[in-house]
Amino acid sequence: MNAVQSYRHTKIIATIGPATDSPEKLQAMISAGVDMIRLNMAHGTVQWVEEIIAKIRAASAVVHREVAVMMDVKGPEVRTGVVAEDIELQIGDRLELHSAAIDPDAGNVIQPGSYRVSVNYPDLPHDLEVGAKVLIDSGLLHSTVIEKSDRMVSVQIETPGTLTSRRHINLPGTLIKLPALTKKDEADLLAGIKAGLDFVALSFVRQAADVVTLRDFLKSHGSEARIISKIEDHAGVVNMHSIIHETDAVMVARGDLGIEIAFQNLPIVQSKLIEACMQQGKPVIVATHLLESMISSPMPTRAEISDVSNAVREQADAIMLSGETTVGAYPLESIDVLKKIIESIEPSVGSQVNESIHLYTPKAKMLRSSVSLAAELGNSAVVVFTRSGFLAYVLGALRAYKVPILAFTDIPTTFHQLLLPWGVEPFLMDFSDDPEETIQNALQLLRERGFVDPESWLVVITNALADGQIIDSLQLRQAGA
Ligand SMILES: Nc1ncnc2c1ncn2[C@@H]1O[C@H](COP(=O)(O)OP(=O)(O)O)[C@@H](O)[C@H]1O
Ligand SMILES: C=C(OP(=O)(O)O)C(=O)O
Repeated sequence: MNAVQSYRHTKIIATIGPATDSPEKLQAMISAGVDMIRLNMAHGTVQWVEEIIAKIRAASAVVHREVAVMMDVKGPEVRTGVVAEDIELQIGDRLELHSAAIDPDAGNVIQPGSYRVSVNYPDLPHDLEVGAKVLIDSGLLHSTVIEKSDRMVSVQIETPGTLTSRRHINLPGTLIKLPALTKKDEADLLAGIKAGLDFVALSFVRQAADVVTLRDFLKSHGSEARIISKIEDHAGVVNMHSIIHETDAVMVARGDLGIEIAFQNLPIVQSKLIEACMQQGKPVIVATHLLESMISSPMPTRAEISDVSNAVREQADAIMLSGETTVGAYPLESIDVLKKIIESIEPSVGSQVNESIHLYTPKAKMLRSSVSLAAELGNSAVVVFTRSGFLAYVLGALRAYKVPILAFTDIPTTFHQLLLPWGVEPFLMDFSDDPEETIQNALQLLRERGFVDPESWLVVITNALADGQIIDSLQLRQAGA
């Protein structure tokens, strides 16, 4: 079987953490087929960023396989403050959430059944109404606002649990006014830009303007990084179309999304986000809890196998591991499980090209013809030359099964950014002024790397010289020996 026939279209993203940040583990993960590595800045520091990106690039050089680097900035997160001792909360207990620091002498216990804790968001009492839901500790502790004053919100506890320090608070249905980028985010980003990140994932994107804020920040610091908008609350879902228009890619961040919206709606929202991204030709990542049980077990549950299969059938561009590869006991096994499921499921998905995508320019419309032609020929691939990456992103969005998109670029950042879209295999190569010489160099590289055999058909999207003028052309060639 040649490379065209055994091609994996769905990309794999792995978050890095203590279980995987050694040079050996990084090399093993990259060799195992991870396409992108995510740095979760909810846990990382500025010093770590520089160190880890250098380690990733060094590991790539050892195993001769490149990966993209995504920095997932922490974003506007609301958290409880420090508690002197764990608080055991019972149903009916009252908890005061103070927007100012708590006097350590006063402590967290007011009287049995009544407690207080600070929160890191000064405007909390203004944004929350009596009757609003407050979920503490990533959705574990449910409560409802019963009273509020200028500097404090009082909630009644509805599910028992232990409150420890610095727990994540979700406010389903409440629009919080925290800025899209915090001071920590900006400091992390500056370190990431310096170290050469390829993508920035922005947490809790609520509106298109949040993406613009990040884009302006990146541009003003000379970064070409692409933006992945994490959709993880109700506002993000409501504004999905305008956010997708503004962003470069989307992440269905199911960890928080599953808390912020009714859990039974999560599969519907996932499908809608994937469909909306495919219409606008933007890559989409399905993230979190894909193989959660593999944090401590070498085998996935049957339900997890179905969940991963569903994301592959829905044609997500990429699927992402979090806890499985940060703290899990089986990071490499988790990657292997994803690969096996992708390889089994992809051939079973219908070979209909994405008809819903809106293509505006004549050149973009030509791309649909190129993948249809390649699909009809069989043992075929599309070869494209791209500098901005745009053409290859559209080709990926067309979702042509068994048609590898072999994308050549002469720009290192574009090369890394082409590792995300579905079905795209990027190559970094110098371009010559003579279009034919560039094509010949590309074919030579494909033959050397075993991506084509002499009989493979290649549909080449390229500049051509016609009567001294450069024109766009679509050419049919055989790979040759
Ligand atoms: N055969 C070729 N040899 C050299 N450069 C090429 C060839 N075909 C296309 N290119 C270059 O690739 C790039 C494609 O750019 P463009 O059509 O704007 O798409 P994109 O926006 O994806 O970069 C252009 O810079 C073009 O000059
Ligand atoms: C990816 C997610 O974000 P984080 O891991 O930052 O909570 C998520 O919520 O699914």
